[in-house]
Amino acid sequence: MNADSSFSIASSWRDLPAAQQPDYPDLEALRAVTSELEGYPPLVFAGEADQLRARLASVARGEAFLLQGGDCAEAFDQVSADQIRAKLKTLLQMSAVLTYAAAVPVVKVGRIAGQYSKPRSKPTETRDGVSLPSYRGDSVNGPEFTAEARIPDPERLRRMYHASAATLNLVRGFTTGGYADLRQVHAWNQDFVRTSASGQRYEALAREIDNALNFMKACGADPAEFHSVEFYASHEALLLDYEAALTRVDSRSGRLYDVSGHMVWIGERTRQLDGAHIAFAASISNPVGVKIGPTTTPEEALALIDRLDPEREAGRLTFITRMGADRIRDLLPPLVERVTASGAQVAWVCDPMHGNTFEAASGHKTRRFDDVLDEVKGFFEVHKGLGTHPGGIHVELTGDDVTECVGGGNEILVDDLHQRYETACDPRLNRSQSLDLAFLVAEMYRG
Ligand SMILES: O=C[C@H](O)[C@H](O)COP(=O)(O)O
Ligand SMILES: C=C(OP(=O)(O)O)C(=O)O
Repeated sequence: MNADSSFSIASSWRDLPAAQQPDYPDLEALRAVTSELEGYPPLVFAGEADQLRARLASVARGEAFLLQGGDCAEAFDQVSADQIRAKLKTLLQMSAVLTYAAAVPVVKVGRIAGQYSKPRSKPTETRDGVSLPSYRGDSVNGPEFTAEARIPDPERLRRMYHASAATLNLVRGFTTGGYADLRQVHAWNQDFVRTSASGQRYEALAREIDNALNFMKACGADPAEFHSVEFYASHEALLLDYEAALTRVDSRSGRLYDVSGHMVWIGERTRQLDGAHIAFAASISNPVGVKIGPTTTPEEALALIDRLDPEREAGRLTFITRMGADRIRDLLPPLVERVTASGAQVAWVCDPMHGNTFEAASGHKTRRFDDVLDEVKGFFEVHKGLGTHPGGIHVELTGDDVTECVGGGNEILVDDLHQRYETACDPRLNRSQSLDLAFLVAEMYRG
């Protein structure tokens, strides 16, 4: 494929309806920003995206497990070393639990370094009789409830690029520069062990890992894989002007890659088969995910495969299911059966968050840890019943001790929600709940 034909494929989505796009008041300003972004350096390299695709192929074949997690919505004022380290530490701890306790290679992918855009159920938000445009993520407008903050501002796309670059830079430093060395398995837990039951449970597991490492070292084995981790960045490809501005022709292959992240996914609200988002995803060669919710029919799932993975290559397409705890056992089997019968090799991943949100009496959006767990259980049961592979989990989490989801080992009650409710959009598991989940998932996987 030459650069011209790549360009026309990359632009083919422009004639199609694109859901959930900001209503920019100044299109000239938008064009000025996107044409600058087109000249900016890539945030990731196409070769790295290919490497992730190979890892996800192992997930699709049943040889590895995907741990994908991070903020619901990253925020510009949270791009700090402490915040980034806390998220990474939580994911590394979860991954250590899963790798050791479930004895499975874990592919680690953050909802990070680009997760700044949010699809919303309603275009407006009303408080005390005043209606304003909804907050759509820091890449679009501000969360403050003022008319000015809620105006979509294309300058924010530039800020998203820089915030993603700064985050990714530190993530790369942490994951390859010694912080993620398996010998640090205790250090990741130091601030946590005394205050939480899951921290103590983790500490016991870290001791076992340490013993195993000492034994291997004594035997002369100290592989490079123990000293750094492969970690990838992903986000929802929601704002097509931004994603397109960061889409480039790979000089090695002539193919198009969205270089804003290693993997991107298309959300439940934008996955229309005749819509712009699916056309955009079809044009790039990154591994892509599609969120599929309770209304998805087997025919739609097969059509998505035809559009996004016509060559039937394992690793290209991940279906991230988000059915809700009470429905997954009924809704998932026909999808998995039909897709499997078609010969497609998609990776099946469970998002146990988005089908289980409700509003507490206090007005906080929340999720019950037990529902999250039950959806993951249902996911494992369905795959076990069908002899297919439960490929991973996709979770909204943070490294901070927030009080956004109820339940978990350190029981958070509905009345506690106000204490540290800090999410910019949807409720996240805190560190203790995330570790609890990792232990329970490891048990299910082993089982
Ligand atoms: O994170 C996902 C969505 O953006 C979010 O669930 C939408 O929430 P809303 O229903 O409050 O708009
Ligand atoms: C919006 C999201 O999810 P969904 O598309 O599944 O609602 C999300 O994961 O941020």
